[in-house]
Amino acid sequence: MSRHQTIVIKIGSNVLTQSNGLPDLDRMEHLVDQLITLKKAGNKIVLVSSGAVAFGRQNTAVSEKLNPVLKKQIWAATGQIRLIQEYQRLFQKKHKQAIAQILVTKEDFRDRKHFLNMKSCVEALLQQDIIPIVNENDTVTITELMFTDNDELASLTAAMINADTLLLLTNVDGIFNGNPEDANSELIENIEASVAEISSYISASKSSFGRGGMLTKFGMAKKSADLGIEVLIANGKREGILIDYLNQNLRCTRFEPKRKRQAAKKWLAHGSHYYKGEVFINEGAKKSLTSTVIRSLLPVGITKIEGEFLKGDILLVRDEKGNQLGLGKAAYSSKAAQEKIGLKNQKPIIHYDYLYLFDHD
Ligand SMILES: Nc1ncnc2c1ncn2[C@@H]1O[C@H](COP(=O)(O)OP(=O)(O)O)[C@@H](O)[C@H]1O
Ligand SMILES: N[C@@H](CCC(=O)OP(=O)(O)O)C(=O)O
Repeated sequence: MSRHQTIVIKIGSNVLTQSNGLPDLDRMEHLVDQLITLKKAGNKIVLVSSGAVAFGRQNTAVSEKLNPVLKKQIWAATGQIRLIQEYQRLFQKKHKQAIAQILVTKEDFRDRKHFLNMKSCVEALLQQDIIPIVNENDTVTITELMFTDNDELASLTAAMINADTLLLLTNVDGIFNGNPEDANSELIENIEASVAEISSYISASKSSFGRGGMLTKFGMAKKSADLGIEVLIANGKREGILIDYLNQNLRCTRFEPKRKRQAAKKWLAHGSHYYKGEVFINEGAKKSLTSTVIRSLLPVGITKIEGEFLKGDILLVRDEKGNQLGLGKAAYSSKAAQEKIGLKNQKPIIHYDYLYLFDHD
């Protein structure tokens, strides 16, 4: 059955590797065959694929004594070629389906210009019937520059392209109400939009080659569902998993989506780690922003500005006590903003269309 959706599908490291850590090429081929069926049914697909480090580890021997971060960078740099070559062989040679490689960093989602360039490129690829295959640019992003894992990258990508569905393929059927290995644990099939936390069920353990674990998967899935994207966590190691999805017969954990948000607000909603400056506002401005009337943030309500930012950067809005109220896009730089603090009759520093309030939006 055709669903004609835009779907971001994330394939975790563990789906593409065998238990000994070597790439699982049969699994990859099986998934590619199904992705082709999904696409032929009229869906637009963006793939977020892990696996660079795993493919690199298999083929590139490095000195045991080498710094572990450098080791990973080398494996990612060498492995990404193999990963994409394998996709190229399967998509292009076997199915005549064109693919494109997109390597990104966290910084690309922070900077509005990079973000918009990336967004228009992915949209153009989809329009040209090319499947974009996204991964983190692991060689330049280490430690604090990294995405938590590719679930975060997939979630940001889904928000960026206004996807209908985010499908996170991992090595378990979804989120269980206990250890998934325990026979008494049951799969949680539906997570309602009103649920804020279920993390008590989730242990910190992660699959052997994964990075973030189920806890970050839950956090990212919840965030995407709050933005109006349907999120499904399913087992990429199961035969015919994407065909089950197509037939609406998928065993998974489904996150109920809330109403869809404006594209700019989706970008902002993911900005809590990416803001460049902080704006403190007085009680009057707080009341005005959190009222039911649509309002922009004017300099007259600002009491203090911290950090250096340029027009277009993300700002964190706080009340006078320091409580976080929301995120917005700066309409001018910190230098210009400092000069306008408390002044009347000035252009908004954050326009309503670019303001995302934590409790209200
Ligand atoms: N309550 C839970 N339900 C399901 N999986 C869980 C739970 N708690 C912890 N996990 C672990 O989370 C792992 C999946 O997350 P992760 O290792 O990040 O996978 P991936 O590499 O696919 O992103 C599972 O293999 C499982 O070991
Ligand atoms: N960029 C890395 C993937 C890291 C990662 O987060 O993997 P995963 O645990 O599958 O979400 C790679 O390609 O090996």
